[in-house]
Amino acid sequence: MNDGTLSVRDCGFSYGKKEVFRGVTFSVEPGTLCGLFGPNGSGKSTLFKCCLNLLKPREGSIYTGGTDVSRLSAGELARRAAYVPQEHNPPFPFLVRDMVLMGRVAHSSGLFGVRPRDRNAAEEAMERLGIRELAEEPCTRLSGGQRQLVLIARAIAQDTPLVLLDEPTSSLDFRNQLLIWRILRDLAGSGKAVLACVHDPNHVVWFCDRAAVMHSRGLAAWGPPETVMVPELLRRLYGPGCAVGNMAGKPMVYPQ
Ligand SMILES: Nc1ncnc2c1ncn2[C@@H]1O[C@H](COP(=O)(O)OP(=O)(O)OP(=O)(O)O)[C@@H](O)[C@H]1O
Repeated sequence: MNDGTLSVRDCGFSYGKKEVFRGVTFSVEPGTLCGLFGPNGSGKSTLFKCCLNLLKPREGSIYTGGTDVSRLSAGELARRAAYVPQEHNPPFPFLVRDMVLMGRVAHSSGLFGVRPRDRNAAEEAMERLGIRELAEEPCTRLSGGQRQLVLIARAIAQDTPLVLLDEPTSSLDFRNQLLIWRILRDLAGSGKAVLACVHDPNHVVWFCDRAAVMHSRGLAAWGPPETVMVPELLRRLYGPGCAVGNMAGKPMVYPQ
C-alpha cells in the first residue's frame, strides 16, 4: 500500500512530564477530507508534528501509505505528505514563485534540478490559488492572508497523496476561505487523503467528510460530522454558550 492513508494508532505524546494526549486512534482514507478540531491547547498541532515525524510519540504509532512514519527518510516523507503550518515567517525574502517551487524539491534533485514540469506544477498551483500576480513579490512583503495562500500553493505543488493543513483558512477573507475549502474538496475528490485542523465547527459540518475531535488529553469523538456535532459534545468543548440548530438539513452551530 503506497496511498495517502493516514493511520494514527493508539498514539500518546508528552512534552517532558506534561501529557498532551493518549490513546488517539483514527484514520484518514484516500478521497476523504477530515476536519480535526478541539479547544486551544488540546494537542492538534502536536499531533500534526507527530504525523510528520517532527515529534516522536511516547506510545503508539502513525502510518502513512502502510509505513510507519518514523521509518521514512525526510525525502520519502516529503513525497508522501505535504504540510501547511499554522504560520510561517520566511527569514529570507524568497520570491513567491520560488517559495511555491520549493514544494517540488521532494520530487527533483534539489533546487538546482528543477525541471519544466516542476515549474509548471508551481505555476498551476499559483493559478489555482489566485496568486499569479504575486509571483515576483518577496514573501516578506506579503500580508498574513497572502502568505497563507502561498503556503497552500506550495503544498499543492508538492502533489502528495496525503495533505495536512493546520488552520488553513485562519487569515483568509470569506471569499478565500470558500476558495480553499473548494480546493480541499477537489483534492479529496482526486483521491488524496486530507486532514485539516479547523476552529469553526460549521466548516467541519459544511465541508468535511469526517470529524476528529481532540479534548481532555485524547480523542473525544471521531466519525461523520453529523454524528459528532451534537450539543452535549460542543458544550463540553466550548461551554454553555454554544447551541446546535439546523440549516438545509445540516447541523448549524451558533451562539446560545
Ligand atoms: N514545545 C513545547 N513544549 C512544551 N509544551 C508545549 C510545546 N508546544 C506545545 N506545548 C503545549 O502542548 C499543548 C498542546 O499544544 P498544541 O499547540 O498542540 O495545541 P493546539 O490544539 O494546536 O492549540 P491551538 O488550537 O491553540 O493552536 C499545550 O498545552 C501547549 O502549551
